[in-house]
Amino acid sequence: MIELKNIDVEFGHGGNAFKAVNDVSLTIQDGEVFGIVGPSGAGKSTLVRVINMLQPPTRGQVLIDGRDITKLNRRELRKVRLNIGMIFQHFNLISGSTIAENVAFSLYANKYPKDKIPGRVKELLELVHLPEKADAYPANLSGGQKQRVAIARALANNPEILLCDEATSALDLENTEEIVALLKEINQKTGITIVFITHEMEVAKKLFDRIAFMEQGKLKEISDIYTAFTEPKEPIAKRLVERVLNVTVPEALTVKEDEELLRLSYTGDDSYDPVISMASKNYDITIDIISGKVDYIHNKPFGVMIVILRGAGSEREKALEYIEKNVYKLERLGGK
Ligand SMILES: Nc1ncnc2c1ncn2[C@@H]1O[C@H](COP(=O)(O)OP(=O)(O)OP(=O)(O)O)[C@@H](O)[C@H]1O
Repeated sequence: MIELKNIDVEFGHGGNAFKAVNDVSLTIQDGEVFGIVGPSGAGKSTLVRVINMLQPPTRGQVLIDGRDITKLNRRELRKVRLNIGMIFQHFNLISGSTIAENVAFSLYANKYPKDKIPGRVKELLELVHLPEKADAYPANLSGGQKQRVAIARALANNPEILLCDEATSALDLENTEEIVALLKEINQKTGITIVFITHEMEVAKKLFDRIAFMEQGKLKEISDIYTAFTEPKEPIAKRLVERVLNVTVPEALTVKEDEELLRLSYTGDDSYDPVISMASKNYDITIDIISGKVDYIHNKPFGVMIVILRGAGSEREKALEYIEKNVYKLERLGGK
């Protein structure tokens, strides 16, 4: 378990001092895929680097399995770091070494028994589905393949925690999906705890179990990934989620007499309920769908729809009541 308690990271001095991380406390359970999202400069990289003390905090405690690692000497910290692998946006492979040598490097560096190194490298390259590239050089690999090598290298010493700093941000869509699928597979197979920071909400949606939203050094909201997408609370969470759902009201749209603009959210199996057609059938109203999207998180559907409800006074109110009862959330965006 990873526990961050009241973490501050301050850069600069005197009048130039500012807190890149400001009083952040959170707990990450063993085996979780925990993500941190937020805009550029929010403090995500700084915070994730605190977990392995690459960035010592100015204040606060970092507990790994109950042990405060901010108090350790260099030798003790080195041992703790063996248990925490890390991958980065730009892979950081050694260009003059083969793929096998790149992976073997962290085994040599940590005094892995020499005769067992070739076997362990083979095992690691199999884990990331790249055994055939053992003798290739980084320059001959795609971005996704390079990141897979970096993952193999990070896992060489069997860490219980993997930190991923914008690990898919330099990759195209296809390679991103490949890395997301691989990390999920490794998490399920080995039970490793993954802490992943990104500004890509599509990655968050597919990969994370829980998500933390950060802005200007502060932790703003934390929840399971399904709740974050269906019920974002803080403005930063709403903004980032909205961007993925991409369900907006066209600017040119005007609401006329006897009309009301609604935003309907669905969750779980409700997404399939013919609420709208039932409402039009049961009441003297019509409903036009302006935009809508059904999406899935870990195979559970959720959806958002913008509609115009048209009808006179009391029928419209009755239909509204019916819809509200049968959807997850109804927001009235304006009406006459
Ligand atoms: N070593 C440092 N010295 C001074 N300021 C720093 C240092 N590292 C980060 N910062 C500043 O701290 C703030 C947070 O940076 P950080 O890289 O953690 O944000 P981020 O959320 O990861 O953003 P990005 O996605 O752009 O990397 C930024 O304003 C950055 O310029």
